[in-house]
Amino acid sequence: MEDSLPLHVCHVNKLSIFIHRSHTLVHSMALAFLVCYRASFLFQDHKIGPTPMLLWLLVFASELLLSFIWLLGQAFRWRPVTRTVFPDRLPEDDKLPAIDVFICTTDPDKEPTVVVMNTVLSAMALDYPPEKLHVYLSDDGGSPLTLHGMREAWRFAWYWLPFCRRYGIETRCPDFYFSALADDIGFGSSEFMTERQKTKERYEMMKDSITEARERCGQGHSRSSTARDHPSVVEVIQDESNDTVPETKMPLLVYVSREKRPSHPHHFKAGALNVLQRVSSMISNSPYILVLDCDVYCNDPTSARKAMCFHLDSKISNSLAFVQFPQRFHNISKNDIYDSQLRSIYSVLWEGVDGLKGPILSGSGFYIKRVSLYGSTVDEDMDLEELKRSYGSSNEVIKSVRQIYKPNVINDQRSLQKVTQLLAASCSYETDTKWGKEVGFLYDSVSEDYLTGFRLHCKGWISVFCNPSRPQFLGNGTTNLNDYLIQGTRWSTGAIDVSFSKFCPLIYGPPRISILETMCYGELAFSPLINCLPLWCFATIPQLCLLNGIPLYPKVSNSFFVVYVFIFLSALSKHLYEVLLTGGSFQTMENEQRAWMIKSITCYMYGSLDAIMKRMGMREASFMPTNKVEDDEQVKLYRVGKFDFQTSNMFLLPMVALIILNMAALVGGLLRVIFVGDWDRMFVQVFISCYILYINLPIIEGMMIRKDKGRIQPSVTQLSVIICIFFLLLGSIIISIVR
Ligand SMILES: O=c1ccn([C@@H]2O[C@H](COP(=O)(O)OP(=O)(O)O[C@H]3O[C@H](CO)[C@@H](O)[C@H](O)[C@H]3O)[C@@H](O)[C@H]2O)c(=O)[nH]1
Ligand SMILES: [Mn+2]
Repeated sequence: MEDSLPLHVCHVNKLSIFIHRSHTLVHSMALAFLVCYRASFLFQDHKIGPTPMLLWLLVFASELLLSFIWLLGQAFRWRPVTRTVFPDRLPEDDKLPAIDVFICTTDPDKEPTVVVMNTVLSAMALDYPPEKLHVYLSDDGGSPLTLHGMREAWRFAWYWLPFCRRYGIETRCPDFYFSALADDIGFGSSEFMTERQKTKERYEMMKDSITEARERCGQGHSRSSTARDHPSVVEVIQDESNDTVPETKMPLLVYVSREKRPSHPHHFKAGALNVLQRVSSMISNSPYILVLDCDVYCNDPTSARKAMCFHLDSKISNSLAFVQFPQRFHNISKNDIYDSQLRSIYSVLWEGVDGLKGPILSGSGFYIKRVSLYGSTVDEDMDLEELKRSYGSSNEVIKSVRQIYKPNVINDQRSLQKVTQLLAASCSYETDTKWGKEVGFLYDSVSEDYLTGFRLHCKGWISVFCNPSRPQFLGNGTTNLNDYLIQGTRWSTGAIDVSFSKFCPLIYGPPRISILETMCYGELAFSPLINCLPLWCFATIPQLCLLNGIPLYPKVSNSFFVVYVFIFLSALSKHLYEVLLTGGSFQTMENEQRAWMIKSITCYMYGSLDAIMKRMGMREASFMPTNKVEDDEQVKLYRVGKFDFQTSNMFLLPMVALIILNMAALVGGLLRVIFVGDWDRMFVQVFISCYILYINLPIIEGMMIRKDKGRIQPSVTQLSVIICIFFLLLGSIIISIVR
């Protein structure tokens, strides 16, 4: 009777639904009171001149914007679900569908070859029939180092894969297994111990060979011109020198470096994934694809089978596009100061959308159905010319699209290389086709994942979120402020790219997806811009007004004061509730509030500006890959929970200047209140500065107390003081003239 048992079950969490919805209701009533208070104020006769009135309106607009984005975010809390899978109930191995694994790398300096090869090895060692597993690595750097690494990895896999299978090793990323951090080192028989030792030595040999090659080539590869200008190379990795048959069958391993020319836009990761899609369609053409970033290794070999529990469920498989696993990171410290783990996204939001149409595509760690990327339905007797207009001129590509799922193995290496290199991986193949517009991963945003997932959902596809307690994939989180802010800026650019395109979720969404799904996509798309404007206002206007004796909020004795207190406490306690429920602490909440403030002031602003300038044709699209090399000193600072302020002034100046402004406002404001005695009118403004300073104590510490390398340089502080004085003088002069 095993056939009738479900492969997975979905639990709807009634209690948390009740708590979320009640909170949404109560909190929105409080917000409605706030709007009433502000609106009624407009119709009364007040003696605040035109400029203070303008400032007052800005504060009101900020309150409205934040309320709006909060409201959109409530859709994520509407119907959270969790899922359990039963891989034991899957059909026999010979009935499982084939899988292609796509791994992307681009820069051997920022993405060390050893790290990339560990990802490759962990994917090859997935617990799946090896003849149904094909691993493709895209190397956008076109680096001989990476190709050399692939050959070394292949040689090591001969020993690594049988070792993992025979002893049931769970951690199949060799580096983590041998670093003794893994929990399944095992202390078995002496035979096991000798095998382990031998395998470890072979792993060290692989590493040494890669390091030596690196030393021979020297640093600076990514800056060399070949990274941006090179022909295509497609190579099925084989070991000619070795004519013994390996103990277990090995998955296919293919190295792909697409052609890149400065004259052709290459569309970053999305472009690389589309090339892989075409090349793989000529070789294995598997119905399912697992996409991984080069640093995201498979931490659990059973993820493929878990994903198949959904893809092979006939009740949903027809409409299911992808199974998304959360992005988790192996280098997160207990006190994660930058919120690098993205707790809210992967522990709260994605479970929330999973109860609607499914999670948003998250770049890495998802099993996607190949046909969902075709853009539209294709059948065998479609017009050839029409197909060529969509998929390009290659007959081989068209054949694979038509013969959905049928592997298309071109047996002889030479003709394979010719076809793939000349066509599928060439930089001009996509010209005048629908690649990147309708077909494959889409190019209109640097957050290709978000945009591609959105289009899939709009076309009626669904997705599911699979979040088992053991992380299935582990990547490298950003553990220093500089990388964190650069990444945050790119994500903001990507989000704003979409909001200002014809795919703006709030407009493109409603006829195609439900209002709740629209709200989720809208929240993500607009949150950079909508958080940035109010947070800049709240960090400057109440402070300027406090110093000039202009009240912006109700008096403590006014009954509307209670509304403000309520909104503040209600927002904080809801945040705390979500943090505690997902394993965080009080400190986690403070870290997230600080991260939110810092990002709104910097990343969100620069990202929005970048996207707007791109739209106006003043800038070109760019994708700065995140650094994956760990710097010992920076890691040390992160581990002890200290900010590392070694980043550009572009990021530091706004942060530091606003902190100084708030310090000035607090001191000046307190003195005023003491001498003038109007604490009743000014209380809220004094409190705002207090709160900002309290949350951002680490910045104050970096400015005034720390002496180490990661502190804020005095020159930055001095420059910020000047900016701040200038702002206060200018503001006060304008206020006093117009008053
Ligand atoms: O021109 C490029 C640029 C990047 N990449 C690869 O893309 C992946 C992601 O880049 P990374 O620098 O790690 O960016 P992150 O910000 O860490 O990545 C997140 O955000 C990206 C979108 O901004 C998504 O594509 C990723 O999947 C998601 O993990 C890496 O494997 C890169 O090698 C390329 O292949 N070609
Ligand atoms: Mn990454």
